[in-house]
Amino acid sequence: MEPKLILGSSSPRRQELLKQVHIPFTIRKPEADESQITEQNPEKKVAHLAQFKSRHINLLDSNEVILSADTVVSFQNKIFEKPKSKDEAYHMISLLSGSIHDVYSGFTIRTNTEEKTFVERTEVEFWPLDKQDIQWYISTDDPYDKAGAYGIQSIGAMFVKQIKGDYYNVVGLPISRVVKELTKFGIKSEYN
Ligand SMILES: Cc1cn([C@H]2C[C@H](O)[C@@H](COP(=O)(O)OP(=O)(O)OP(=O)(O)O)O2)c(=O)[nH]c1=O
Repeated sequence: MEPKLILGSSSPRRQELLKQVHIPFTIRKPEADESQITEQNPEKKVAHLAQFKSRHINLLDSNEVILSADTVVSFQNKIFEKPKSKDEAYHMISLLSGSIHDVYSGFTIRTNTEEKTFVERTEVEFWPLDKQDIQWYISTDDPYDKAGAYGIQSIGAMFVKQIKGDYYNVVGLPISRVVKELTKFGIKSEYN
């Protein structure tokens, strides 16, 4: 039986990135209480969360390959996940203003015989930002479903001075590395 990719994620960005490289998949969302993972090290946190999401998705067939992921922003030993309020979004963006922070994405690939987890880091530098710019930004919908309260691929692009590392890792999935690793599980782009 041909291996079949199951994306264990409700993130529209992760779905878009797989479509971008023409890898066919179906979606199966994890039912998991992520607050159970209290890890404070960002690298370990995204690895544990990607693993945790993966293990909360049922494998229904022996040819299924599950891909799950997690993304956090890390700045001065603090981890920023999705902001729960306007105040929290304001706070996150003002801390990131004028500085360099890290974005970590972890992803897990799991079958019924194997499980592997990978972590990728990208450095992002923000321009110094005006209070008014931050205030206007948090009044849009952009920050609230994104780690660190910004979207590099959307309005948040205007904050970004430069990045070092994989852009797609910031958007939620280091897609070229994901493709490389999926190939080892027999999952390929439709064009291969
Ligand atoms: C920093 C940053 C994050 N993000 C997103 C990627 C992730 O979707 C999100 C972090 O939340 P996650 O918990 O990693 O993912 P999710 O809840 O959206 O989806 P699921 O758990 O079902 O896979 O932040 C951007 O889209 N752009 C950015 O610039």
